[in-house]
Amino acid sequence: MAKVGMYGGKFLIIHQGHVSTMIRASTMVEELHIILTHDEDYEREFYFNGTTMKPIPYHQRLRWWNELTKDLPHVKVHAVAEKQTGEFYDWEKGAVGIKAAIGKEIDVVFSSEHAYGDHFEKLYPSAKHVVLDAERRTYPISATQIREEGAMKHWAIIPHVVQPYFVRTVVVVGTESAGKSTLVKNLANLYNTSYVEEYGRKFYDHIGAEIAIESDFPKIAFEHKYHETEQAKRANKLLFIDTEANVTQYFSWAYLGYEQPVLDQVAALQNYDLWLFLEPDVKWVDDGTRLFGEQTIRERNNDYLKAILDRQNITYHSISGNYHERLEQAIELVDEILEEKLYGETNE
Ligand SMILES: NC(=O)c1ccc[n+]([C@@H]2O[C@H](COP(=O)([O-])OP(=O)(O)OC[C@H]3O[C@@H](n4cnc5c(N)ncnc54)[C@H](O)[C@@H]3O)[C@@H](O)[C@H]2O)c1
Repeated sequence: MAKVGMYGGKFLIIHQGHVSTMIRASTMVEELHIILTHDEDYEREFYFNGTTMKPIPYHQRLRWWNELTKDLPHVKVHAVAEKQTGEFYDWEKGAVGIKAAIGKEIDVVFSSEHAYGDHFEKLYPSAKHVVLDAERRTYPISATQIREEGAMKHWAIIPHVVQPYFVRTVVVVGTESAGKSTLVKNLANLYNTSYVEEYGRKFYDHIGAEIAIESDFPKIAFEHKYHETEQAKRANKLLFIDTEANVTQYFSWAYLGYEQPVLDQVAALQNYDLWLFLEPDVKWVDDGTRLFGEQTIRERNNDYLKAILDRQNITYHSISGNYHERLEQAIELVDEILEEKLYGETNE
């Protein structure tokens, strides 16, 4: 078996074609070095310009390769900076950094392009060029196509560790008994994906307490974030989320009579793709835990929550009417997100 193999690329974005080549190559050498070459200015101009996708930082790509190879200890991942000066890639310059990163003789260079043979013969004269799946039979896709057409259209060939980065998040907010949890579950089932329940409710059910104390609210906000991360891993393009840190802030005010700066700090880290604000114009349902059933109080609370969102410069879509009308309004907005019309592809 050959000793040292190299498999290089920009991996903008990593797709299953790259993963299958990496796995095949990893069975053919004693150690495989994945080289991620990067020049973010060049990539912005020549790879992302004119696409709906935002540039992907190289440390994010490196992290994906780390996750994808975590059970393959003989596969090493390196990032190699390659400052480009013109439109065309300088192979010679690139090879200097690659050889330095690997630090030993390279026996095999893997790619899926016969066309790279001439470069590799010149730059790595003692190495063999092994071309894997040149016809791209396993995954007939290119990263260029994904950048141009968007990740949503090619979801099935986006590796599972990469998918959460592209998941579109839809958060549903509102005061008590505005229909949040029903809408969130309906939307998740309708779009065949995962959702995050309001954690505050579970928190109080779990401890069996009715009295709220100050420290409950940061705990609720933190735990809610954990569930968002976990459910994003299971999401099919979309993740529906019931409440977030501003609603927790509102509940702190409603139950304790004051807000907590830590909840604003959590809220400042949030970056949802779509905010649906449910107006309190459906019947108030007393589920045994709710306190604010009188309509004037519901409206006062509603104004307070909106003021919190305005203060945070959040653009939300107001959803009102009966349950059918609410669902249809939500679907229309979610479809725009899926079609990447509303905000385009936005990432962290
Ligand atoms: N200078 C060097 O010596 C050297 C050597 C190797 C790689 N590189 C870097 O890699 C780049 C060349 O690779 P690229 O631009 O094609 O990178 P890329 O990130 O688009 O692709 C990386 C590799 O995956 C293969 N691939 C793409 N789609 C595939 C699919 N559907 N199925 C199977 N395999 C697939 C590509 O052919 C390539 O071999 C260079 O621009 C450079 O950044 C440099």
